[in-house]
Amino acid sequence: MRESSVARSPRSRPRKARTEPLPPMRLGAGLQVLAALLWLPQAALIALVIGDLAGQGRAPEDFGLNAATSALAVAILGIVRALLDGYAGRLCFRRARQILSERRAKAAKALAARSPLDSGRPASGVAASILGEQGEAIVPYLSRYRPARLKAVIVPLAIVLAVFPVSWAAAIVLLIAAPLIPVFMALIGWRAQAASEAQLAGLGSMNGFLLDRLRGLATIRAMGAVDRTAKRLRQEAETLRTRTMAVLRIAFLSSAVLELFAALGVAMVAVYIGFHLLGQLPFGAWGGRLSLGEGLFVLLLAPAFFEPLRDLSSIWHDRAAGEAALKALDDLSAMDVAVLNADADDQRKGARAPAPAVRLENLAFAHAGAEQAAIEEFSLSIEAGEKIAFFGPSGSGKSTLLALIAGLAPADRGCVRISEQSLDETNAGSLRRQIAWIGQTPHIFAGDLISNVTLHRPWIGADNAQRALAAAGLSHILEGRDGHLGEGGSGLSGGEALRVALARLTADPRISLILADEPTAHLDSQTAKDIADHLLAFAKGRTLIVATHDPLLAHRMDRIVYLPKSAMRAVA
Ligand SMILES: Nc1ncnc2c1ncn2[C@@H]1O[C@H](COP(=O)(O)OP(=O)(O)OP(=O)(O)O)[C@@H](O)[C@H]1O
Repeated sequence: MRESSVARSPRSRPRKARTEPLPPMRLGAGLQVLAALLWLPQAALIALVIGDLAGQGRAPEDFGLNAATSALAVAILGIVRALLDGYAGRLCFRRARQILSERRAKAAKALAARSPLDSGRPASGVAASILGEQGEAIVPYLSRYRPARLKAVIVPLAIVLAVFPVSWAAAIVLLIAAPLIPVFMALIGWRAQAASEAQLAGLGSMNGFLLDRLRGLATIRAMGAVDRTAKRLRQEAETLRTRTMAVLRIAFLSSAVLELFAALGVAMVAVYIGFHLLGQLPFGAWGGRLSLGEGLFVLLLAPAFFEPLRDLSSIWHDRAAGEAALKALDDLSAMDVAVLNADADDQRKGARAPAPAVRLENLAFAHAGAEQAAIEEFSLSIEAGEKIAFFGPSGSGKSTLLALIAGLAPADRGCVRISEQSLDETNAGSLRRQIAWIGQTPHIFAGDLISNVTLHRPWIGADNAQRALAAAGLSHILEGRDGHLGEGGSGLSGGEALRVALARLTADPRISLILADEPTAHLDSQTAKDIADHLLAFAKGRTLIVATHDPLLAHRMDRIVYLPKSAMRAVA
């Protein structure tokens, strides 16, 4: 299964992953709450000192403090608060990045393990967009929104409890103003989430569209469809712009509405305290009158009461984007049809195993969602070292059979035996090390020709790759163009791309079973013959199974197994 390996750029160096365990996010959120609560003693001390200076209320001396020690305590509390807040913010951010990395790794692993037969696999552009920029939305959601939510629950409650013994009227004003904020946040939040999901879907679809069209640029030019494609791209970009503006509009609207309610709440408390101190509103202080210090204490706490709610509202749209991104990553991690034993480590050098015998016993397989089985009760015995052709019309199940032999999907019934070992979830990975796959359109990565052959398999050196390229008749490309290839093999003919795929096989000493899916389709007769010659030369001493429509290629094999279009029955 060499072709599916991704060629890394020779210059790219893997970054060292942070693996040390971090304290849980809850600790960071808890420390942020604690930092916010430190404002309570700070406000009390400030109110006490100012009240004392004005000669009203209790003096700091009543609590064993003087003005200087009170000021010092306020400063120390402020420093501790800033340090705690900074440390907790950093902790939450690092933990959020770690969670994002874990989710990304899980989604990437699930994507890599998804069977090529799974037609539900997301388009590469969509998957890249979710793993890349969309995934980033998780970081502000986890590191800012969640701690802010905890703060918005605990801090206002603590402040009301502190204000209540001083003035029940001020506490009631706060309690009346506070619920308006969550109610509006919920109303706006539902709309924001829908808008954010629509925007993420739009972004993914535009990425998919762009990637697809870039891949088919040559065809688009050849068909004279450049203008139409550009128009369609403009439309997609315009739709995305509208959706992005909708998300931003909601975000700004929510902030403005919530600022308004917070400002009204603070103003109401300030008006009450002011008039109370002037003797106009003499109620609300448990039968007495508030001193200047007590009034100041309540006034200092009023903005702090609304602050966590305002913080929460300003990052409210992070919730929508973050939850949509979490869902998108989770969907990416879901797997319908998986490659058998996909986790197995493939990075080991190994000697070539003897050519294996392959036995298919009562194999049955239906593609997900298909009404008819692609393969039904199919049995076949292939001798070690035999060269065999699956020959039949399009849709008769040739490629599906090859995929089942390679363990790219589990059979519904029956079994595949390679060298008498039944292919299953425990051994498919190690058996696949001796299997090579060659298809009709091998993927060529942008980069140099040598890395396109080695595919960064550590056991294949540059010398091996050079020899394999020479054997495949590609030395002239290696020398002529500096060995550099464009994305998707641009600059190579179809026959040359197949030769690169052949070089990938021949450079790997471990291969003893070759599965070739239509290797000569779309080639002219001379190139098809050359490719068949190379394939057969390499297949000496190995087992070769070819799926083909090409009668010339089929007749060069030791045996032809004809697969009729209708569901297959036992053969051979
Ligand atoms: N990923 C898939 N999801 C659903 N159905 C599929 C999928 N791949 C193939 N099929 C269906 O399974 C049947 C067998 O397909 P398969 O590709 O194995 O045939 P084939 O003989 O290799 O055809 P061709 O020669 O055209 O490549 C066809 O009816 C096809 O439509």
